[in-house]
Amino acid sequence: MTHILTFENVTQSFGGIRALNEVSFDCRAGEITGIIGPNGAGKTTIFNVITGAYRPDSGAVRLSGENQLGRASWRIARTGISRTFQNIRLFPSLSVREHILLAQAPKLGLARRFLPDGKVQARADEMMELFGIAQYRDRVATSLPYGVQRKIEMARACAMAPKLLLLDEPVAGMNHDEAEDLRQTLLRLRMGGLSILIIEHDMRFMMRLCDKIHVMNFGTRIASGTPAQIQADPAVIAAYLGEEA
Ligand SMILES: Nc1ncnc2c1ncn2[C@@H]1O[C@H](COP(=O)(O)OP(=O)(O)OP(=O)(O)O)[C@@H](O)[C@H]1O
Repeated sequence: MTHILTFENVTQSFGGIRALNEVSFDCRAGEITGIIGPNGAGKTTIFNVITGAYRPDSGAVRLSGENQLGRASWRIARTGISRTFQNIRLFPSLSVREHILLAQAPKLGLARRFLPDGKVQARADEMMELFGIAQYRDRVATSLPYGVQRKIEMARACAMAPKLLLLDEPVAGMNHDEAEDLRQTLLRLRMGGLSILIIEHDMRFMMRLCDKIHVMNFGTRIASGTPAQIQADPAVIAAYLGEEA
């Protein structure tokens, strides 16, 4: 199976802190890959390196084999990576539908030539249906409940038709039913061929969603495997119990 993303020996320092210490892992195309680990382990830093927000000290980040390091964030986004953030980032006065239409704006130059406006609208409708937010389409996004706002962010990220979707703690603030709905939606996206890389603290959710999980602790990858392998790994158990492996 081909790798959509390869993260190779990446080191990222902030002054004296090594947020990532020669971290390597990969994501297979068409799979859901998870990243877990205690607070401060380096998970969000990985997303910031992938999206070009941080420039690491060393290493490489390949998307479909091509090194993205040193490229501007907007260029990396155009190669097919979109993300959501830990803290919700929505515009205060835009409706749900406007958020999702706006997400497609970078492609509209091309769209005018061979993607009719109807297609842009149709994609927005499709994403709102998929994430179960169509009934809120004309409401101001920031006026809606927290769980709905999270879904708007994900629908917006998917509207860009990415090759790889990065989700940073999407379940935070969701109740059990909302989380289960989201899990089903992500599995549907996977069936449609989308590759997903997800950071999440909710272990039950991750164990029932991911094909493969990488475990971080203190800036180092300490384990990788299927959910069953990870759950049985002594180094992972020790990291979560706060003991020495
Ligand atoms: N821009 C930055 N400047 C300084 N230090 C940073 C910066 N970004 C991250 N760090 C540090 O790098 C380390 C890893 O942070 P990171 O946010 O990647 O952890 P995390 O695993 O995502 O944690 P959490 O689960 O709490 O979100 C932490 O010590 C953090 O303080």
